[in-house]
Amino acid sequence: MKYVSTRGRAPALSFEEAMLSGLARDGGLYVPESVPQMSAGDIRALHGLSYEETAFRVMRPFLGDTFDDATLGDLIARAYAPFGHGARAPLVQLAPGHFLLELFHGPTLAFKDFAMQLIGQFFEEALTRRGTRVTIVGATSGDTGSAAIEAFRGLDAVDVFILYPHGRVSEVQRRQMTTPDETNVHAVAIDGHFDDAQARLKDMFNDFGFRDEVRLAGVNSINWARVLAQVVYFFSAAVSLGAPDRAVSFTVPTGNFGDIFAGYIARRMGLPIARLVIATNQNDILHRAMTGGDYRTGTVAPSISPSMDIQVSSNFERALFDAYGRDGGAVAQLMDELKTGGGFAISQGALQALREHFASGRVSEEETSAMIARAHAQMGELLCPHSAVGVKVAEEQRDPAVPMVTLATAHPAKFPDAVEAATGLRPALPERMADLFARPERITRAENDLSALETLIRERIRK
Ligand SMILES: Cc1ncc(COP(=O)(O)O)c(C=O)c1O
Ligand SMILES: N[C@@H](CCOP(=O)(O)O)C(=O)O
Repeated sequence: MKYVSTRGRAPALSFEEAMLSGLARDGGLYVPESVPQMSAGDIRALHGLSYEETAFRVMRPFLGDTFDDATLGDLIARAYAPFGHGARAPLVQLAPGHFLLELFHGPTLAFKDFAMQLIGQFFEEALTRRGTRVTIVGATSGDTGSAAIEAFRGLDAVDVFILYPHGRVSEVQRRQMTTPDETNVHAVAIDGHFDDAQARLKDMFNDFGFRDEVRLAGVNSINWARVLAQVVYFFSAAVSLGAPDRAVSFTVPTGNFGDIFAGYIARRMGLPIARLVIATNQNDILHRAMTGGDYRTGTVAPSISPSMDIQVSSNFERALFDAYGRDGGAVAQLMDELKTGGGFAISQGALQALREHFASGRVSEEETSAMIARAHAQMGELLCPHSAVGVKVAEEQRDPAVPMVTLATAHPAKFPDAVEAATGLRPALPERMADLFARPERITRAENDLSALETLIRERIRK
């Protein structure tokens, strides 16, 4: 299995090389050369398996010879052992035919733990084998950063720097990043918003001198391994609702497009997904692109679902690559237009191809709050604001004949202010984190400037 760049001008890599590289050297994102298929029989055989066994079967064909079967099984087992729920990703019923996939039982209470805990294991194994070390730099609007710091803290072969927008993450998210005291992890607050952090990260990858000097690696969903790990729970949920003999739809609260792209890969592998619905908050570039065909960035408006306050949605490039018939040159041109002109028009053919897979909806701030309140009062469910965006769009877009699964991407206690404002109830953190507010914080402030950030990283990495 080889991985190719969405911009067509970087060498094809193995899974391990793509995982350790992050962004391709032509600025593109790695995708598998072809998508492995699972037959109806293969999918039916997942019934009754544990989450870990399902993960093994779904991911195995993508990994080539990176890990042998026994090692892969061990790494998966270690990754999910710290989760606070035996099912790992339990489904609960919200209403007839509408289910919530709870993805917040991992160590940092957001769906990011599913991939990050696993790639923490993958990195450690691969780096130990190679006898080398890397510097991971990540950009976060709150959840990726906390999950990455948790997964990589204390590892000898890795230094981690997480760039987050100062003042634009929840206090719980910030403390999850700033309270670990291991010296290999650094939370760096920069001015601006998430898109600035992600832009600086991509600038670092495109500065080959720096990239090679510090052996830069990435754990945002630009890293294919992140996306792959997230494919698994689409299978586990659909199978528990009757796949392959019954089709299922999914609504995914969306920002950087990684999670819903994982659903798209599941569909391409053969999982019968009827609709994949993109749910955005007021930062609705994806909804505007899907409805009007114009992918154009605007100003990021801070919202009560801050993890989705994103206007440059990284993984959309992967979807465009397929929609443009895997023409890397066409994608490179669109990305140039995005960089120089702030957007591009999607061709009619590509838009039609995208609409074959994705529908979309947008939720305002008022609607998000009202949804949190109604879910609590009428469904007995305390939703985080991101999950509420998903549930609201799912209700609007549901076909009553097809079960709908909405992804609950974070625990309500990560966003207690928004939840309390909507319901009057302040959700408590799980027992294991009860002292989060008493732990000392370690915050680094830095300019939103490439050279300043590179200097800071050079000074702090362990030699
Ligand atoms: C809680 C939460 N929900 C939804 C999202 C959106 O996921 P994605 O960026 O994969 O679209 C994020 C972060 O991206 C998040 O942290
Ligand atoms: N919402 C994310 C933004 C980064 O997304 P990623 O999936 O590309 O890592 C966050 O919480 O940081």
